[in-house]
Amino acid sequence: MADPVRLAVTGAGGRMGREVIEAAGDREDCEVALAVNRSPVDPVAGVEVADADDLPDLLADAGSVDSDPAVDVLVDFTGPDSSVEYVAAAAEAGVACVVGTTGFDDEQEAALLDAAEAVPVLRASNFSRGIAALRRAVRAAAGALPGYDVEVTETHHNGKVDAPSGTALTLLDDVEDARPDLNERVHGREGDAPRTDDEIGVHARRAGDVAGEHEVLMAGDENVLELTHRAGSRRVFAAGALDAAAWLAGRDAGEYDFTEVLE
Ligand SMILES: NC(=O)C1=CN([C@@H]2O[C@H](COP(=O)(O)OP(=O)(O)OC[C@H]3O[C@@H](n4cnc5c(N)ncnc54)[C@H](OP(=O)(O)O)[C@@H]3O)[C@@H](O)[C@H]2O)C=CC1
Ligand SMILES: O=C(O)C1=N[C@H](C(=O)O)C[C@H](O)C1
Repeated sequence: MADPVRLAVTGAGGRMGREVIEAAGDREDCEVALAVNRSPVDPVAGVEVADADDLPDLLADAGSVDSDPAVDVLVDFTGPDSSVEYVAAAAEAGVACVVGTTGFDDEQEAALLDAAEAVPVLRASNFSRGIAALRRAVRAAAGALPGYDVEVTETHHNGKVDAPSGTALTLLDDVEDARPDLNERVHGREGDAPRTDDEIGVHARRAGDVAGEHEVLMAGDENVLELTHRAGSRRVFAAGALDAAAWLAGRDAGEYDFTEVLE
């Protein structure tokens, strides 16, 4: 068995950061060498959590092969601003990055691309294998159903910040690839709002502790197709992110996609 991939987990006190640290503890192909959080938190699954402000210094030390603990891959589930900052620090230290954070604007996306010139960066709006399968199904179905109306609906827990979800945006891109005529995204409807032929409706629901649900509805005359994915818990995302980290370690600088991990 190869040595475990050594991880730096950012947002260690967040919902996903905690899940990643707990999941890593159950695996042999990776281990958490460093965990940081913006606000102070107690150890997570036995792992001490450092101040995120110290990340650049900690990575600068950890990126060196001689140092202890050394870090191979940073795993980030935080927010767009912090994610860009942390990935830049990782790029500076020569540490690969797995990024699950969503909600980036164009400038932030460009900053992540810059980092990928220095180190391998793998991003995914959703690390579940089910969503990877849903994406393939959506592209095939949208291409096979010309003229059908398409609506995308996502449901998440009441703590989610960004809307629509990163996964919904990815699914919208998939629909548009297969149906370039659907190029007008309409977010919810109110008042007099009849559909036009180029619309894709987008709906974001926030309620309770739903881990993540995505539905793509395609409707023609007397004919409706609904493709739905439901995440039962965040464990599925953590497992996918750790698969990605194990796959990414040691690769050349550049941008990578979760679908490559699954091939
Ligand atoms: N790709 C995927 O498969 C998945 C992606 N996600 C994405 O991951 C991200 C995090 O989700 P989740 O764990 O639920 O969120 P939480 O709110 O539970 O946790 C967010 C974490 O990020 C930190 N953070 C947020 N903003 C900043 C900031 N500006 N500076 C420093 N630290 C910050 C928080 O620190 P503090 O404790 O100090 O507030 C906290 O540790 C979201 O973008 C979400 O969409 C979520 C699930 C799956
Ligand atoms: O914030 C979440 O929880 C999730 N975010 C991701 C997204 O924005 O698509 C993935 C997943 O649905 C959970």
